[in-house]
Amino acid sequence: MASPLVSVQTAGRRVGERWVWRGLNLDVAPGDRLAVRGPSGAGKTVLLRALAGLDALDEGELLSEGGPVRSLPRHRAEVAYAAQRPALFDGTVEDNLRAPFALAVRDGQRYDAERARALLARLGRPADLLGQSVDGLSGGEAQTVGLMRALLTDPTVLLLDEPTAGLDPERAEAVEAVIADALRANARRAAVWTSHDAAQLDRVTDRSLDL
Ligand SMILES: Nc1ncnc2c1ncn2[C@@H]1O[C@H](COP(=O)(O)OP(=O)(O)OP(=O)(O)O)[C@@H](O)[C@H]1O
Repeated sequence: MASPLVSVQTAGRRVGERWVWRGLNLDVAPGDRLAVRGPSGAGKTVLLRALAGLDALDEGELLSEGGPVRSLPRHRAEVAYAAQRPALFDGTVEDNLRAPFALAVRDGQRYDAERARALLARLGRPADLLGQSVDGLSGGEAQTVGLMRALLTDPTVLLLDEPTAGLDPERAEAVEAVIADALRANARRAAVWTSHDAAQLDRVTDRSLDL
């Protein structure tokens, strides 16, 4: 069997004295479509951030391709976290989309402006958004930029934190379609979703982890 792309073993994350979750085992396999379900505060975001290597586990191990993570920058380049409220740095939208390609781990990958424009259009946003400062973005626009930033880097694992929350139905449908395309483009690519829309999770995933 192929190695899981990313795993946690006997993993725990603590906030202060309280364990958010503990003793957690999860393998994300090539081609996986996984829903992470649980009530608000169950630790879904905390888990996605841990899988992306953005926050360290307090207990247990994060694995990449079945082995220890040797390089966090490399791991993060393969396992992309698309946040509901992404951290964007001062500058334009395009500056933010371009930034990941400046990292040494992405040597050989180039920012594709045409692809960014096409993606933006598919997501129902005007082309001039690229030149706008991130300062004035609405929550939904910022979320779109975060998703685009993740998709344009062609990660192996897409961690999608409520990717359509707060979007109108038309844009939400466009987001689902764009993600479906990204998964079709690479059979190994896996997606891990959180959503408060149970019908959406039923539609786009085929197995669940309950927190
Ligand atoms: N940086 C932090 N500082 C303090 N507490 C935190 C931090 N990050 C997460 N928590 C706490 O950890 C718990 C899990 O949070 P998390 O955001 O992962 O939940 P969630 O399942 O994604 O919830 P929701 O469905 O509301 O988005 C919550 O009790 C939250 O308050």
